[in-house]
Amino acid sequence: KEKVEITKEQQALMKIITDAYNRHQIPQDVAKKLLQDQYSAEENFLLLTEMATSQVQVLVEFTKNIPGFLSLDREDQIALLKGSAVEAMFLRSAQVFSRKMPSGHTEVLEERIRKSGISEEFITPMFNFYKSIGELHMVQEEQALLTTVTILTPDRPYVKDQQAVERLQETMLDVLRKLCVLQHPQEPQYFARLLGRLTELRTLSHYHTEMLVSWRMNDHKFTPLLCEIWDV
Ligand SMILES: O=C(c1ccccc1)c1ccc(-c2nc3ccccc3n2[C@H](C(=O)NC2CCCCC2)C2CCCCC2)cc1
Repeated sequence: KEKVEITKEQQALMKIITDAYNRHQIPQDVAKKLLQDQYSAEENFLLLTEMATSQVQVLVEFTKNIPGFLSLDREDQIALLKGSAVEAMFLRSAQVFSRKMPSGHTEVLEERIRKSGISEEFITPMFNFYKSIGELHMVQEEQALLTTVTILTPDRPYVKDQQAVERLQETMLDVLRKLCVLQHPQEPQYFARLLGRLTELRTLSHYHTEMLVSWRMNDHKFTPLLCEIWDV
């Protein structure tokens, strides 16, 4: 049985990424707002676009802390951000949803999201994803590294130097794999389950345009940044 060991430099890498991930949290907590009041579809959509806009700004700041990211070709940096923004948003939403809350709060939050205005057909796959993330009980280092691995996906549209991105992603995957083995010794297939979530995430994000335009309301307004990122 090979002894899995995280090296000193991998430890340092993980600390940089986890600290950055925790530092760049969304300012005000959307879950708290949702638990306070019931909003109309229009108000909810506005809340979503505000939260998502600030999350994209937070994502850009976070990527600056990924060792090696700023050494990539600048256009490739943009392509990676654009290509991963929706997935990162769903990953963060899943983590918000799976957070430990006082009993009954998760049920209220789920109800508020189900009734928020998002169209029925997307509710099930979205919650299936949220619950599959919740079941993993990821530690914050795993959450930070999973978001980093998602950002560093080489085959995003318009990425020119895919090898350079692949090398960076490999570095992060190696740390994540070791972390999973050390954090979940009873579950040798945990790392594979974690990567399986990224496939589910990509599928969910594939329908993001339909999800947005099908919100049960007319005249969906987006910020300029979201028009860029969400292709709407
Ligand atoms: O339709 C959606 C969509 C959006 C963009 C692209 C494709 C689909 C679409 C629909 C719900 C959620 C979504 N799932 C959530 C899980 C837990 C908590 C909030 C959640 N949200 C929304 C949200 O604010 N998310 C934040 C979370 C922090 C990071 C930025 C995003 C609110 C918005 C107010 C109404 C209720 C849900 C997230 C997304």
